[in-house]
Amino acid sequence: MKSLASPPCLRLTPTTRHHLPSRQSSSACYPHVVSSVIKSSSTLSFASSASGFASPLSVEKELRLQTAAVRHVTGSLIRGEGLRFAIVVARFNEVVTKLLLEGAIETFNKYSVREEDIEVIWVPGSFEIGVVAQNLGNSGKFHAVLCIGAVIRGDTTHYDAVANSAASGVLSAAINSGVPCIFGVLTCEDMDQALNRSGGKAGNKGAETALTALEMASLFEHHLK
Ligand SMILES: Nc1c(NC[C@H](O)[C@H](O)[C@H](O)CO)[nH]c(=O)[nH]c1=O
Ligand SMILES: CC(=O)[C@@H](O)COP(=O)(O)O
Repeated sequence: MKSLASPPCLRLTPTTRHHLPSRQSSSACYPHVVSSVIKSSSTLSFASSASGFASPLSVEKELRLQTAAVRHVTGSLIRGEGLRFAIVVARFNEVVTKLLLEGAIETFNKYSVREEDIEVIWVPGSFEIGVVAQNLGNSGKFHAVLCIGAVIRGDTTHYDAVANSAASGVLSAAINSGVPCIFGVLTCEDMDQALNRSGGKAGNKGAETALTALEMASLFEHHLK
């Protein structure tokens, strides 16, 4: 699974006033809109972690984003309480998917998601994830659906069919249900690569998936309703 690239740098022009409507406090309505005024020209770049993700917290802290009337809205990682998540996990390559699941649940615990707000649904393989994710999205019970699987290349082209179907299945589920469905399916050349990404040298992609789910759930729940 490739890391997301950071967005390109943006250059802000200096501004001394901000123009939000006066009856609207930017921080009250949009907790992520920081109301400090940038007094000198500065270059914005999104802070990246080793994995390539810029966390919403680091972006907020580093950038103090505010130009004239431009609002910047992101989901929050610190408002996890009350958000409900489904996790669809493929049993195929279970040795890997169990570790990804553990990473996801540990991360939810760290970010104050209650255990009773997490439901885990097992499916045979990654190919089956999409239809179940869409069903869960449509149920109205969850703020986001995490999709966890591990597709590992064999001798034939079967790998491509399963990997591509899993990706498009998860995307369709999100678009059709309107609920964020997060892609936590590893697509690896071999078992070594998969283990490195499920708690080994390259971190735990299940944990990263949980953070993405949290941010997207918060974005929808706190800003886009
Ligand atoms: N080879 C992998 C599979 N294959 C199974 C399919 O996902 C599916 O269950 C089957 O074709 C029946 O529809 N699944 C994985 O998750 N990972 C693989 O490496
Ligand atoms: C990705 C897979 O489904 C894999 O198990 C298939 O292996 P093969 O291509 O050797 O049949």
